[in-house]
Amino acid sequence: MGDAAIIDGKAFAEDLRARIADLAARFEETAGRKAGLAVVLVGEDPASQVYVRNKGRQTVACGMESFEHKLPAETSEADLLALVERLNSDPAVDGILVQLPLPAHINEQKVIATINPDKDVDGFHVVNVGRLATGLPGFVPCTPLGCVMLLKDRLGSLSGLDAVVIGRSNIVGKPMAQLLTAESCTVTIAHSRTKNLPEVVRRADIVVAAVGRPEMVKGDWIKPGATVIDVGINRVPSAEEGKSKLVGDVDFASASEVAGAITPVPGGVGPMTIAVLLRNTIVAAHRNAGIALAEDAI
Ligand SMILES: NC(=O)C1=CN([C@@H]2O[C@H](COP(=O)(O)OP(=O)(O)OC[C@H]3O[C@@H](n4cnc5c(N)ncnc54)[C@H](OP(=O)(O)O)[C@@H]3O)[C@@H](O)[C@H]2O)C=CC1
Ligand SMILES: Nc1nc(=O)c2c([nH]1)NC[C@@H]1CN(c3ccc(C(=O)N[C@@H](CCC(=O)O)C(=O)O)cc3)C=[N+]21
Repeated sequence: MGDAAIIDGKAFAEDLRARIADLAARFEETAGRKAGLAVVLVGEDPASQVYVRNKGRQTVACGMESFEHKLPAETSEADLLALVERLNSDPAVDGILVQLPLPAHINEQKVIATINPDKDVDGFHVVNVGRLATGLPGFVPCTPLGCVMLLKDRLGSLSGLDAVVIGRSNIVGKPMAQLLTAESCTVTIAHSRTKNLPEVVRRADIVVAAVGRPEMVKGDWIKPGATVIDVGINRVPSAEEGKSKLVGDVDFASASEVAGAITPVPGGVGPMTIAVLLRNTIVAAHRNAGIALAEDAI
């Protein structure tokens, strides 16, 4: 068959960015300044450098200001915390993102805890985690929010659907499960200790794979017609000598034979993550400047 609909995250993200650009232009008129996003990168990891460059470019393309801080890998924790404090009190900075993972000598939790929760556009601060868990307004992690946007666009209401989230990390799996619960799905969280994972996944109307294992989820794990969201970004050697390619956590070839709809890698969840980051930033700018923004504006 091979007839699953391909969920075009890249196109959806482009559309979202156009709406963000409108809001950003209106914000600038009202506030007399641009909305601003600060991105902090510690170290020279090439993949992280690509993401940070893409984020900066798209921030500017949406009419917002981008402040990039690239620090050497040997930067001390104290120096990084001092930079975060400086960004917290800088009125031109509405959102702060510290690219993870950080070098091993830096305590990530301590860094995240230092970010002002009202500038925490990643939604990683415990205050925002608590707000999400409690159903209060706050910042929601970009990747899971992007996944829910794609799901609602595809399925309309998610109410009553069986969802299986594979992965329980703080940045993807856990917030994903929270959001799906808030959408009234019946949610199962699977992880490395889950027994009979293929059987568990086969019950799902919605499968979200956030594992970090290339092409682990096979087509015969998927209930026919299910919607499959592949969060995985794995760089693997390609057939061409000396080259590499990106694959997801789902075996796209076999899963797209069975699923009703599926996100590709690349071009699925990844572009949504960056678009939602910009969305969170323009929301932060309005809140920080005391300018009203309708709940459903974006
Ligand atoms: N598209 C995007 O924008 C983004 C993509 N990613 C990608 O998403 C993937 C997941 O990221 P992240 O959540 O940070 O990863 P983590 O490594 O933090 O978490 C992986 C999760 O998968 C579980 N797991 C590992 N092996 C298995 C297995 N064999 N069977 C079932 N569960 C397993 C782990 O279980 P346990 O807890 O038991 O160890 C853990 O909960 C990665 O490929 C990452 O690159 C991440 C962020 C953004
Ligand atoms: N504080 C913090 N916040 C993050 O949101 C964060 C982070 N740290 N650390 C790393 C992960 C990973 N991540 C991605 C963002 C975009 C793509 C993306 O745009 N991917 C493209 C492909 C890009 C390529 O070709 O390499 C796609 O899937 O089409 C992927 C992954 C955000 N992360």
